[in-house]
Amino acid sequence: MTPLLQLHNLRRTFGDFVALHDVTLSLPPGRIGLLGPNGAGKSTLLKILLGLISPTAGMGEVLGQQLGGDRDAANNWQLRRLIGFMPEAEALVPGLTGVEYVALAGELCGMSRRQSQRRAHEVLSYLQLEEARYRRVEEYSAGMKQRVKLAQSLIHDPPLLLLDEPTSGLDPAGRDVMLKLIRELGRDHGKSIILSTHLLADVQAVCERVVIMAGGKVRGIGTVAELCAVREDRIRLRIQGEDAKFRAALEHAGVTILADNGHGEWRLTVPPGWSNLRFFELAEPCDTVVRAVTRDDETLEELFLRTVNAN
Ligand SMILES: Nc1ncnc2c1ncn2[C@@H]1O[C@H](COP(=O)(O)OP(=O)(O)OP(=O)(O)O)[C@@H](O)[C@H]1O
Repeated sequence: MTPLLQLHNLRRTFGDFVALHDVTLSLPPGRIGLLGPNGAGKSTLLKILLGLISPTAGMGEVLGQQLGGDRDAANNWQLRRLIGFMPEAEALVPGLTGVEYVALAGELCGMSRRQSQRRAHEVLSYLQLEEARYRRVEEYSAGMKQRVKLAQSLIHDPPLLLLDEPTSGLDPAGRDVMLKLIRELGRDHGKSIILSTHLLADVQAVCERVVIMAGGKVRGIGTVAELCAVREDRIRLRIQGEDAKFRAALEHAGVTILADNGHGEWRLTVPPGWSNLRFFELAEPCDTVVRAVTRDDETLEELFLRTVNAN
């Protein structure tokens, strides 16, 4: 299978400022979250993937197509045929109806007028804008504006979508609709998706993999589940009965109690080589009953903060 993305020591500077520090990564097709705080380098990376700016050094490919060179070079036109881009900025053309706006995007990609018109009706219906397609885009609600921007990115049926903060400015209901549409585009229509955002919940709702960036560097990469489960020393314990003696026994055995909700639920860190049977052995003489022992996976949010604050 052709990898979705392969980057090798990709660097981008603006004057003396290094916006991307020798980024090396390889990703298979799928739904990928590109997560990072403001200034992490996400937009710079997206612009390089779209062939709008070139890397200062290093090499890369998107779906087998080489990155780099002048923005009008043949490889960069080819890249933009493979990619649908939904920018964060409003980027609408006032005065055009939804269908005119989306069809225009098709013509700009080199589709014939007839073909782009037909396809514009198709994608607008798919994105629940059938009723609104003859209304002018400036009259659309925030949710409709985001969906018409998504529609224009789909007009040429590209295998890869780059979505820059697609839920920006949406209320909770609008956000849910957008995230569901994106998830379906990936799962049911085989699109690969790179979702650039600072919202962890959006990544968790849509993506299979996540790349965490901060300060122009990749700080973490893996499946959402893998990255959230790296802390195998973290345990959640549910207990009943006497707890002071049990707490002392655990601490004596090298366990650290991180949180206690006051209702018999504790979050712990255990020492290396720990066996969960020890909980039961230590509980018995303390008149404590251990009701449940589960692994306490890190949330994406905890992982993100730990990764971004490292170094
Ligand atoms: N054209 C430019 N000239 C100078 N500096 C730039 C330019 N483009 C980006 N930068 C700098 O590069 C760094 C990374 O910016 P980038 O826009 O890629 O970050 P980001 O992760 O997309 O952040 P945000 O979520 O705020 O959009 C920032 O410090 C930014 O100021």
